[in-house]
Amino acid sequence: MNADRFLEISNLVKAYPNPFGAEVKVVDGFNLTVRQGEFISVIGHSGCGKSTVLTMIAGLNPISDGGIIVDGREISGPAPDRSVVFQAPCLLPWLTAWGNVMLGVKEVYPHATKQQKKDIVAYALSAVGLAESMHKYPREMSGGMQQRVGIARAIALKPKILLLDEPFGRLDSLTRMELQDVILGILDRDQITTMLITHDVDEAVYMSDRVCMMTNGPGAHVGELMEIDFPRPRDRDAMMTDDRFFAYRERLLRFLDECEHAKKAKVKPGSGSGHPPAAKPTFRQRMTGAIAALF
Ligand SMILES: Nc1ncnc2c1ncn2[C@@H]1O[C@H](COP(=O)(O)OP(=O)(O)OP(=O)(O)O)[C@@H](O)[C@H]1O
Repeated sequence: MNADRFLEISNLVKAYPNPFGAEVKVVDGFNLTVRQGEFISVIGHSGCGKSTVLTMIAGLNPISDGGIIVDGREISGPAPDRSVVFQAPCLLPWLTAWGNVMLGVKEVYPHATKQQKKDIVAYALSAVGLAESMHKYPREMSGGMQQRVGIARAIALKPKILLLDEPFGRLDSLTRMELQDVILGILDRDQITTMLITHDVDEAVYMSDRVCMMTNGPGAHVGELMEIDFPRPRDRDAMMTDDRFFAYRERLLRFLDECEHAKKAKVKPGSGSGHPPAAKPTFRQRMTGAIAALF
């Protein structure tokens, strides 16, 4: 096993049929290598293919071409060495938090003793801050608590790779920050290699060791990679007042702006400079407006 190439994605292609039956390569030539224990975020415009890449790594979405190697072995389908947290936790409503987490543990550790399984579930639930609420049913929990169960369910399987597909997308900003820190706390302890799909550039910078910027599809691939040079454990207040944070954020926003300009230039070939009309807000302007609206 090579710890520098713990996850290796080579020439990955995903083609989906379009409404006319023709195959469209949504993702094409996607190459990425992730170190063991690294936290990598993937950002890109809506519909570029981020979830497609993540679900292929999870083994839930067949690969059209190329390959994915995890810890030296080519993947060929879903397996507990890769667990996923989606935007919606999808808990079984007739089971408590404990029962929902135990379900996967029983499946993945059939030979563990009863006590070992209980210990795994108790550890996972307390790691996400649910030690006091483990006997609650989903209907008795807030959205944030339900997502904590979703995270506990994923880490209880002791995955080699944790795949997070916009796991905070439905949460309010305070809960979102709490859960970002829950995840970072777990990773500081357990050193799980993690991939996060997000639209939130601040989240990407705050949480990651590296950010992968995906170009627009069709034919989406890795556009740029950016190392985030902040020590762990992360200190939110210190980072948010550090000039480097804003420089990283700026670079991500610039990349997203450039992708948007390129898309518009493609839609309107020969329309001058390829830049959008000044009256239309860019990704950065829309985002700044959205942030301003919070205050
Ligand atoms: N099963 C499918 N069949 C056909 N096309 C699909 C299928 N799944 C996804 N697509 C298309 O592939 C493209 C990439 O989708 P994907 O969900 O991976 O993008 P994304 O970057 O994760 O988007 P978002 O940020 O909005 O979640 C989109 O154009 C989508 O419509």
